[in-house]
Amino acid sequence: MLKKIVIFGVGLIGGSFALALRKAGAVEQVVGLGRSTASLLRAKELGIIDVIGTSLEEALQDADLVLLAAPVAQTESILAAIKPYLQTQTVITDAGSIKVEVVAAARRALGEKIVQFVPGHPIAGLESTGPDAAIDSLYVGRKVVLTPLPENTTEQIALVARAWQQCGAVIHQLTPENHDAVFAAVSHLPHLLAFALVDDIARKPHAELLFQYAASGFRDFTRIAASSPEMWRDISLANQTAILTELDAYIAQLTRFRGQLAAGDGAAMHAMFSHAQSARQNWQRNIEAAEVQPEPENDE
Ligand SMILES: NC(=O)C1=CN([C@@H]2O[C@H](COP(=O)(O)OP(=O)(O)OC[C@H]3O[C@@H](n4cnc5c(N)ncnc54)[C@H](O)[C@@H]3O)[C@@H](O)[C@H]2O)C=CC1
Ligand SMILES: O=C(O)C(=O)Cc1ccc(O)cc1
Repeated sequence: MLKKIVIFGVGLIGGSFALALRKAGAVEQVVGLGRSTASLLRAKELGIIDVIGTSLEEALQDADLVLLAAPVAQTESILAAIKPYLQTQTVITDAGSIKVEVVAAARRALGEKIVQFVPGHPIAGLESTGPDAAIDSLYVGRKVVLTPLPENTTEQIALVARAWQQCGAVIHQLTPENHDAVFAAVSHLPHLLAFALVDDIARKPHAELLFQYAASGFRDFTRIAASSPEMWRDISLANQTAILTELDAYIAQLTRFRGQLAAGDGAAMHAMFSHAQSARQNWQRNIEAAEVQPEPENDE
């Protein structure tokens, strides 16, 4: 049982964490802090947080766990601000989609208190943002990747792991470097491609006509282009090197495909489509299906 958790950034991710812990009866008090008063008031109205933190000292007093769930570029300034008030029993974690730069920012901000920071990343989300998007079932059956630091104690790592497990999540561990390389390929690149495609279409002179006829393939491919621009700007800049590697590989793939199409090489195109089709089917059958959970009761 956590007596007090403090959440910086009570949006989709921070709000869902609070709701899930509440549902599990795993937390007594949730304090929320953020950039937007309107959003914090809404989080309180929705029963996500008990208290809107006004003083950092008061908010951090007797806190068991702090979750950073703001866009990743905010990490250093939030941690620098809380450092003077951080008591030794408090463990800090984060939900940022990148880890190498988050860890570097945490080291700069926290100095010797870095021992108290256990980095994490829930592999669950949506394209919608803010407290209204938060749901208590977001993490059920989903993975949370922890990238613990050599300085962390077993107890600190266990406290963070337990909190996510109480939200229904399954804990995995990676190094920050492996984490960022993996997610550049399977999360960051797809989001950036979706943004780029929708932006390209929306700038065409006949965009209105195109959108008029866009159907489910367009919807499936581009859903994530409705995600937060600030969040994705921060992720792109913070994971620049790994994303550039994946982007270059994808550009080479598109160039190869362009050559096949221009040459009318149906056999080469069919081979590539078949390879992709079976990889997608295998992923869905063997990996994704294992995570699928019953619909939450409160979903219409
Ligand atoms: N959206 C998604 O699907 C996922 C997001 N993440 C990560 O979770 C974090 C939060 O994302 P979301 O909840 O989706 O975004 P969100 O936009 O729903 O919530 C972020 C909240 O942070 C607040 N905020 C901004 N600057 C702040 C600051 N300096 N101090 C305190 N609060 C601040 C905003 O006002 C907002 O309420 C990001 O770091 C993102 O990389 C991780 C997994 C999935
Ligand atoms: O909306 C989706 O399908 C996502 O893929 C959400 C998501 C976005 C960012 C992450 O770091 C993890 C998950």
